[in-house]
Amino acid sequence: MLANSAYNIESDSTTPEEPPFQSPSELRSSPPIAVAFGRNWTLRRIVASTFSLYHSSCGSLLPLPGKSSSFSEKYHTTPYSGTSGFVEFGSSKMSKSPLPLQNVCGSEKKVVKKEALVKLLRWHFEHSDFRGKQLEAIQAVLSGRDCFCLMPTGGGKSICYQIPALAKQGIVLVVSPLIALMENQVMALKEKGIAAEYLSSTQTVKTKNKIYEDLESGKPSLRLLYVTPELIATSGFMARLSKIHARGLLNLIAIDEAHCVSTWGHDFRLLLNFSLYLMPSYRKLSSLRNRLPNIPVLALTATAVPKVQKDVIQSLCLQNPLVLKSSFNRPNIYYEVRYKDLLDDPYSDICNYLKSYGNICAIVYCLERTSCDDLAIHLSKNGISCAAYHAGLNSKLRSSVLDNWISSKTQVVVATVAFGYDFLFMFLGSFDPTQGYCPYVYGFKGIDRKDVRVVCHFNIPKSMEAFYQESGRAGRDQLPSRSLLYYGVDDRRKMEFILGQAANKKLQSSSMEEGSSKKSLVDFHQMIEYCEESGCRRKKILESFGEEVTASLCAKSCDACKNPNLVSKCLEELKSATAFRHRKGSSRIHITSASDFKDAEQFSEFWNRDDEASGSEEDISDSDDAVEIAKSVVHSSKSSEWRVDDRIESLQRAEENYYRIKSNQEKQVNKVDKNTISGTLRESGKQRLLNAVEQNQQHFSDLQIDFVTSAETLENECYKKYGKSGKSIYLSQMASTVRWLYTATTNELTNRFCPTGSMKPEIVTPGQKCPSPSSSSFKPVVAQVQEEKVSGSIEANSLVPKDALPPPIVSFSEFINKRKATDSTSKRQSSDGVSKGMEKKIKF
Ligand SMILES: Nc1ncnc2c1ncn2[C@@H]1O[C@H](COP(=O)(O)OP(=O)(O)OP(=O)(O)O)[C@@H](O)[C@H]1O
Ligand SMILES: [Mg+2]
Repeated sequence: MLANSAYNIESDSTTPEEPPFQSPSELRSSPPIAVAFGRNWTLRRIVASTFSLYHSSCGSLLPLPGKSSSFSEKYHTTPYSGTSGFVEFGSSKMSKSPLPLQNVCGSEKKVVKKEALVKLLRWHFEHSDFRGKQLEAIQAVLSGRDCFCLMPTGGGKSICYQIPALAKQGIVLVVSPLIALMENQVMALKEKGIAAEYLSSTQTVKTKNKIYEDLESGKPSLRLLYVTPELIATSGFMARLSKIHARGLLNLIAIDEAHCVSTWGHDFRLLLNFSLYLMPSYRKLSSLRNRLPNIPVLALTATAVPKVQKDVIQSLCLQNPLVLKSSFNRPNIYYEVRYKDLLDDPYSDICNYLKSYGNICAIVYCLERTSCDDLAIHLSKNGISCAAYHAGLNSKLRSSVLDNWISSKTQVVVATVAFGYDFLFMFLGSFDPTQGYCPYVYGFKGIDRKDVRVVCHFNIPKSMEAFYQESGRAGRDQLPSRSLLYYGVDDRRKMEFILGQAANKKLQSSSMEEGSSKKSLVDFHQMIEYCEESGCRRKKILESFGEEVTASLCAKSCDACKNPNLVSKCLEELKSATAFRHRKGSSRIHITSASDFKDAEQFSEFWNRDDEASGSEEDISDSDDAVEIAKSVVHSSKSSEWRVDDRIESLQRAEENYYRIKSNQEKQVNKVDKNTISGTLRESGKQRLLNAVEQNQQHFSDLQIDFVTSAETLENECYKKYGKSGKSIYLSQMASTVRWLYTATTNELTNRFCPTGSMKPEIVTPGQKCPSPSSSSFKPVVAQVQEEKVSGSIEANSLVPKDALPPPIVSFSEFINKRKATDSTSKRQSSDGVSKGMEKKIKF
């Protein structure tokens, strides 16, 4: 098979003497003799077989372990470094030839034939054929042309630069915004025997030096080098890159997640300020074109907004690029919406839903950490192998939850939207503009589990793009999968509130246009339409990306196409249920205008970012045994095997231990530094409460509260009660107080700040100041409430209105006992046949 006849993979007449490409099966049956590439391959073949150093594999030279690499250095054939003959950067060893083809392309500016590229794809990636526009993109860049490639998430963008790296001599530089993504890809490539590396501060100096040595050697072995945009922006790295370019070794520049270049693209997939940090470095990538002329640039993104496309092409100075756009349709995903307001119990519903599919792999997204924890406990209690995952856990726990999930030990992860982008937050937290690297993400294993069968949104996502991205994690193996969204009117209001505040904040803190700040609300509206309007869900998704499609495309693979009557009926019922609730005024979310508020993060996963930076993470990791027990109970990979009662008991025991240990003087001395609540922390807490109080004044505009004193009193109460328990609990209590302030109804606020009942303070007339919580008339009520709580008679005391209770963070035991009491009451009520009002169970 070593015909020295024409090596005519792509009609390249300039390399007639090169050996033909061999398929893996051909290779496996090939005799173990050396095959060499290059113009003097015959000579090398002779030398190689003389020294018996190589055996054939995929038409390339594969050095045998333990043999000298001097041959390759001498003849520039397989430029591996390292004594084993294998590239050994980091810890991964390569097992397969990284150089199956040398210059498939041969002369520049010619289109490489499909067959040669398919062979590379099959050999290295074991995919039978190219998907969508992959081939066109690869052919374009191999012929030296710039290319803008828009492919949906999971569409296979990486192949578009990985195959060129294998088809042509030289290095492909991949710019990627996240170390975790780079690390993930590099690891996967190494496993396939492809020489890839990333440069990051997370690596040892030795590893970095080895990479640089390789790059500066006569013939680098690296095929793909992943870097962050920040590194490119440094003069040192740019100088190295220019040298590589000058030596003709740079093959292609691939800009992954290229929407980050655009000021319009920064909202996509990336949360809050993420790309505001990255944007400057991404925008500097425009200089690449001038600094590294005549190298094709491949921009890859899944953002379909036309403005972003234009901006990316302009910013990167792409010249006459081939613009490729793939459809965003994910035919293997079935889309469905369920309406929380029409369900008896959404928790049971999701539980039954997941169970009905057996032991499947799933992701459930929630908006808040507390919902994640609650839902994870509920699912575990019902025998689903499940764990919560959110930024409130320390990195050790997060990575163990991820590990368990990736290795199928846990089937369901209940996560905040941070899942998958969680490292973004850590990234932000530790962002060092001079380095652009984040040490925290080191060790992250990636979340590319292909067999996710269900992605469930337990709260409405913030935009169609976010929804598409998150639901797109289902069925990356192309097998039938499902997206289920639970829509609730309260969730909608909450999200409107969050986005309104975020828009306000952005507007205040930057010179952004008003239009841009309102964009998020407009985007969210698309999501509402997806849920609240009849008609094909798939069509709505695709149209939001500017695709024109007919409803027949869906082929009944969404609930609205499959059961149109049922969906219409639900929507009607939803309307009347909402109107009914509106009339009764039972909604707890009172938002008149989202733009009236500040501090959007208060409700969401973005909540507590400042707190984390100020130390809750370290609190958790420095926690004592009791807290460890509590954590391991909540997040145990064996969670499904625990009976919930056992779990609760363990948690209660852990809490008791915690307080017992706390009362131990010696322990307190040991812990004093770690748990000290600093004056600054308390001041920022007061400020936070003050903001919340002020923002809520419209709900009790008749009452004039002394806001500052009220905020101080609330903080004092919290500090007094929880200060000794450490920062985590104090912060959590403060967070809950703020949340309570934001969500409290007018009645609740009035009762809280101007309590009537036992105290019957002075009648507050408009214009007259209500007694502040610190005034003498207020204090007794608080004291009384505390006393009642201790004696367990809160509920029974008719003199103290229920709404006048302090914010609902209590000790774990109190919480559990209270909940048990509520549960048994509601069970009694339901068995008494209490009317369920407008609520009705919907079966799909
Ligand atoms: N031609 C192909 N045939 C089959 N599977 C493929 C093909 N190309 C890529 N894949 C697989 O598709 C999955 C997604 O690929 P990849 O991560 O490159 O997608 P992406 O477009 O970069 O997605 P994202 O937008 O999430 O980054 C991977 O598991 C990959 O192995
Ligand atoms: Mg990708």
